[in-house]
Amino acid sequence: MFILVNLKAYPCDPIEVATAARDVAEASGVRIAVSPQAADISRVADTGVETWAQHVDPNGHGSHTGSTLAEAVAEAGAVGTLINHSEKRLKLADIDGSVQAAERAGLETCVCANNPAQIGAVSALGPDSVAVEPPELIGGDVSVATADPGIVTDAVDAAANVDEDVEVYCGAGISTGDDVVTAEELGASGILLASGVAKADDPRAALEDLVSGL
Ligand SMILES: O=C[C@H](O)COP(=O)(O)O
Repeated sequence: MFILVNLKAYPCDPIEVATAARDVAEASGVRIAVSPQAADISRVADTGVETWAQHVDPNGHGSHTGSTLAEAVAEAGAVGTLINHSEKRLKLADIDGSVQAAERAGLETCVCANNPAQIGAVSALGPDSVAVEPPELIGGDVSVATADPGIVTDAVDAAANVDEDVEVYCGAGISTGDDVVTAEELGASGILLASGVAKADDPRAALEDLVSGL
């Protein structure tokens, strides 16, 4: 299982989380990555943890004020990027453009979607992975794997029907090792989570719990 920790814009210490994630990944052998604010990518990557961007725009270099360049986040140390997160929705053409921009920059891609139908659609764009996240469960206390297991299994089927090479992650409300194991049993090969770590009093303990059943 891959555990991708999105720090969103939470007021946590990205270096504290990154250092803990690096240590827990090394001790457990579980792949863990941290996705900080774009401005923090360089110093998070310097900790040695696998580092992802939260978003990249479809455009390349040029007159695009305020854009987040795939090339720039890669240069800063990111090795992957989220695209179309529920809190950073894009038009379909821009999802396609962002996937292509990320691939040109050598970034691994994970495209987020609300439901299995959207998972099928975005899988056709050729990302490395997709993540299904019901918006109503994001930031809550109930794991998607418990509240709506069918959405995970249907997302796995929807992606496989389009491209069997696309990995399927799930997210929303995941915070414990039991949640991770349940998601794995449903067919997910990774977890996308945020508040369970970024808002935890002890992010290191939260990460240790997440990998405890793997
Ligand atoms: O990117 C992470 C997801 O939106 C899940 O967030 P959450 O773990 O706070 O529910």
